Parts: sequence; C-alpha cells; structure tokens
Amino acid sequence: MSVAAVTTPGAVTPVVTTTPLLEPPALLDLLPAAGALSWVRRGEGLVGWGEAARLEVTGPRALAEAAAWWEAHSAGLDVDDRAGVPGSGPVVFASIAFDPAAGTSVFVVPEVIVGRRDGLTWMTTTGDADPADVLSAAPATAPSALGRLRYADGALDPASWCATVAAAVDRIDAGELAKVVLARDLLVTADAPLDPRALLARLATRFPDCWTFAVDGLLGATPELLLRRTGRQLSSRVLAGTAPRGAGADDERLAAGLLASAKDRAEHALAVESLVRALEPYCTTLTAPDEPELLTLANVRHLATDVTGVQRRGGARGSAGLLELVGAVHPTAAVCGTPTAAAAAVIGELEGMDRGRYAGPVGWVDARGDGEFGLALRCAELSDGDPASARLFAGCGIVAGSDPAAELAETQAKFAAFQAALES
Ligand SMILES: C=C(O[C@@H]1C=C(C(=O)O)C=C[C@H]1O)C(=O)O
Repeated sequence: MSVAAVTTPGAVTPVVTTTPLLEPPALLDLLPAAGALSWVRRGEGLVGWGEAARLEVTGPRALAEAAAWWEAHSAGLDVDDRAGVPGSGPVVFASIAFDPAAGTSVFVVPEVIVGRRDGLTWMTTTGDADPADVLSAAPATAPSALGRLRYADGALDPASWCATVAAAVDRIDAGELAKVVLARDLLVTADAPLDPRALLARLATRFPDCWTFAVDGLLGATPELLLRRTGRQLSSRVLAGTAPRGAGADDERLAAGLLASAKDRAEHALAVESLVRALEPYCTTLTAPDEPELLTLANVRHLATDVTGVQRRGGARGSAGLLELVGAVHPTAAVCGTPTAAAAAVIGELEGMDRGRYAGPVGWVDARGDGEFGLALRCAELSDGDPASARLFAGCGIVAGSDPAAELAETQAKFAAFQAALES
C-alpha cells in the first residue's frame, strides 16, 4: 500500500513563463538560504527556489505515482515557453529514496527556475512575476560563515563497520552474492547555521566534473550520472572502482594501479552490466565501451564508463518517461550490488542505518520528459535545528578480496568531499 502526500501551498497559478535572459547571472549565486534547489555542473544546469507544488511519496509504486502526479500537474499549467530547450518550461526537482518502497521521495516544483544550457540562459516563473524584479531581489543575503564543527560516529563506529565489511566478504566467499555496496554515516554539529549556498559554492569550485545538487536539504556534488534523457537519447556515467589520490609520482602509480586492478575492473563490470541489463529493453541501441576510463576528482579517482542509448519508439517501453526509466535502472550495482535482491537484503541486515535519500536518484525532469538524474553521493542531509547538524554518507563496493581497512579509508576519502566544503 503506498501513501502519497501532496501539499500545494495556496492555489496553483496555472501560468508558467520561460523568458531568455540576456545578462546571464551565475546560477548558484542566485539561490536564497532557504529551500535551495540545484543541479549545476560547470556553470550550466538549473537552480530553483520557492515551492509551487510538492509531493512526498512512499511505497512500491512511488515512482509511478510521482510520474502520474507530474504529468497531471504539468498538463494543468498554461505554459509560455520562449526558450524551448530541455529544462525550460515547467520543471520538477526530485530526490528519490534509495529504497522508494520504504523511504520518502521528495518532488518540488519551484516558483522560480533559472537555467543555462549551451550558453543559453533563461528564467521560468510561476504567476506574473517579472524576471527583472526576481533577479534584482535575489539573493537577499550573502552566504553566512559556517562556524565550528564537531564530528561524531553515525550508526557504526569505524571498527564495527570494518567488521561488517569482513562479514560481507564472508558472505561473498560463501557464494551468496558477488558484490554489495556498504555505506556508513558521519554526524556533524555546527555552532552556526549551515548555509547551503556556501556549501554549494565550495562544492562546485572543488568538483567541476560533478553535478552540484540540492533538493529538500540533501546537498552534494555527485560524479555519477544515473540517467539523462534528451528526446530519445539516453546517457549514463557508471562509476565503480575507486583509488585514493597521492602526491607526485605516487598519484600516477595509484592511477595506473586502479586501471590495472582485476578486482576493481570486476567490481566496475558488475555496475555497467546492471545498468545495461535494465535499460536494454527500452532501447533500440545501447552502447558501452569495452574499457573503462579514469575519472579524476580532487579527493579520489574512479573507473568510469559512459553508456549511451536510443529509446525505442512505440509500445509501453517507447512511451516510458524519465521517472519510469529511473525506476527501472535503480538501484544499479554501483550503489546496491549483484544480484540486486541479495545485495539489498545484506545492506538491510548489515549496514545498521537508514540510507534515506542517500544513494538514491536525484535530479530534475521537465514537462517533455527530458531531464537528468544522478546518484545522491558525496552528500549530506542538513537539519536546521539548534545546533545545526548534518549527516554525511559514504559507501564502497565490497567484492571478493576486499580489505576492510582499505574500504574504511575509501569511505574517509569520500566523506572528505563534503568535509572540505564544511571546513574550508
Ligand atoms: C557508494 C558510493 O560511491 C559508489 C561506489 C564506488 C566504489 O565502490 O568504487 C564508486 C562510485 C560510486 O558508484 C559513495 O560515494 O558513497
């Protein structure tokens, strides 16, 4: 049984207007402190604020219900879209639970969106707001300083988490499964409010190859693109297999070691295979290169494979929208494991925490069904209380031969992405 909670503050204004902007502002600089929505990479993407509509949904049919809600909502709008590109016109930002059947997925339709794509910048407003007035009003205040931080263990302390990794390796050796992704959380309290704008700006600067995202208090910079849909074109960037960064020649050695590592290549292949297997029925063509590439980030390096495909025409699979496609591919073995059901069961049994929206799909979809979803990684869930706090997440793929101490170090390197934004 699924539960859908819809809140629409006031009456939905049926007029949505997209206007090109001739003097393009920096997207992240526009965001207000409260309710920031973001999906930005290298200065392009979308930011939004305000809430024209919102859906929170849980249950086995959560994504189907959300897709139906978005279709009905966007069909009821009177749209004047003078940009006509993916991301213009009505857009909903989404942050989907790792397990949408059990966790809450959040969908937010902003009152104002500013987007940029291939050098074209636009603003989409709900109601009769004048873009010039909206721009001159934003932002109301500069990002505030983040203050002093205190860290505490999340669900498991490092030693207990290493013991769960060892237990998972035993299950893999016993033939129960081939791979499982185990995550841990880290708690932070701060003596001043955690201003999402300061965090997003630092993440975007330090991780230019990642998508800097924010939806309903979940913020991060993810390197992993679960699925992009532009017309019938589909693309994905699958990551799995990670090495730390080193200094000087050591960095080169670590990079070469990652490319040559049979363990990491096998772990990576499972993630690519899981995406391809789930997407294939929807596609006329689907291409994945034989060899992974290296993706180098400030804190870690990954094996990466860019998969591209063309969605078939006609039939139920031809008419599947992006949310349905996301539901079909998630969770890949990049964040769950192989086989999926066995890995999900081991995660539930061993991880000892609720992932919430961590490692779930995060992104946006427009009224044409174009959009982009990443995986919510290298992220934290912010809480406004007094003191302000955040819960950081990081996980690693565990396969035969995984060493608990090395996996713990990998989670620390992954936490460091968000920690650098908190501490710099
Ligand atoms: C699970 C995370 O990352 C995933 C796991 C990876 C791995 O195990 O090598 C690499 C990239 C992501 O697919 C995370 O960052 O929390």
